[in-house]
Amino acid sequence: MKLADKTCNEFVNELASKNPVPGGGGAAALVGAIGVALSSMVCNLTTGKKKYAQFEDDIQDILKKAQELQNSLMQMIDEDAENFLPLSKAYGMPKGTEQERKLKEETLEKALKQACEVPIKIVKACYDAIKLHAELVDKGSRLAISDVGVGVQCLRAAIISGQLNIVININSIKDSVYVDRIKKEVMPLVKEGVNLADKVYEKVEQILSR
Ligand SMILES: Nc1nc(=O)c2c([nH]1)NC[C@@H]1CN(c3ccc(C(=O)N[C@@H](CCC(=O)O)C(=O)O)cc3)C=[N+]21
Repeated sequence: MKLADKTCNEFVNELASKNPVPGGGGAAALVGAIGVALSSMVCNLTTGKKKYAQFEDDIQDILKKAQELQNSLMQMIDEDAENFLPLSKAYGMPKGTEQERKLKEETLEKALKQACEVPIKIVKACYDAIKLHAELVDKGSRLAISDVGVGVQCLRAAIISGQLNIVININSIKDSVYVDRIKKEVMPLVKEGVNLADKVYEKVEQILSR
C-alpha cells in the first residue's frame, strides 16, 4: 500500500516507528503538501465572490498550480521512501575486509546521491508554493487570511526540512563536484523561499493585528 494512501493515523504511527521509511524526507513532503493544499483552500473560498471578482483569473491560475504542486508533493512521500531505502540498506553493509569496505563505499556514494533526488524536488516545489501564498496574501479572501499564514508556515518548515535532508546526505558524499552543484542549485532557493515566507507571514500578522 502506498504511504500516501494510508489514513493520517496509520501514516503518523508508521513515521513514529523505527522503520527506515517514511522518514524526515516523507514528513517534509507531506507538510509541504498540506501547506499548498491550504493555497487551494483559500482559492476555493475566494472564487466566485463579488468582492474579489477583479482577481478571479489570478485565483484560477493559482488554484491550478496549487493542485499540481499538491499532487507532486503527495507523490514525493512514496518516491522518497523508494529513494531512501537503498541508502538505509547501504548503511548496514559490512566493511570487514578491504573488498567489503570498497564495495560499501561505492554503494553508499551512489545511494547518497539517489537519496538527494526527492528532497531537491521538495525544495523546488515548496519554493513555487510559497510564491502562490505570496499572491494569495493580497488576492485571497480576508476571511481565510489565517490559512495563508498556516500554509506559508508549513511550507517554510517543509523547504528547510527538504534542505536538511539534502545536507545530511551530501555531508557524506565524496564527489565534491556533485556536492557543489547541488548546493548552488538548492541553497539560494531555500534562502529566497524562507525570506518570502517570512514576508508573507508578516503581512498576515499585520492584517490580523488590531
Ligand atoms: N531522502 C532522504 N529521506 C530521508 O528520510 C532521510 C534521508 N534522505 N537522509 C538521512 C535521514 C535520516 N534517516 C534515517 C532513517 C533510518 C535510520 C535508521 O537508523 N534505520 C535503521 C533501522 C533502525 C532499527 O531497526 O533499529 C536501519 O535502517 O537499519 C536512520 C536515519 C532518514 N533520512
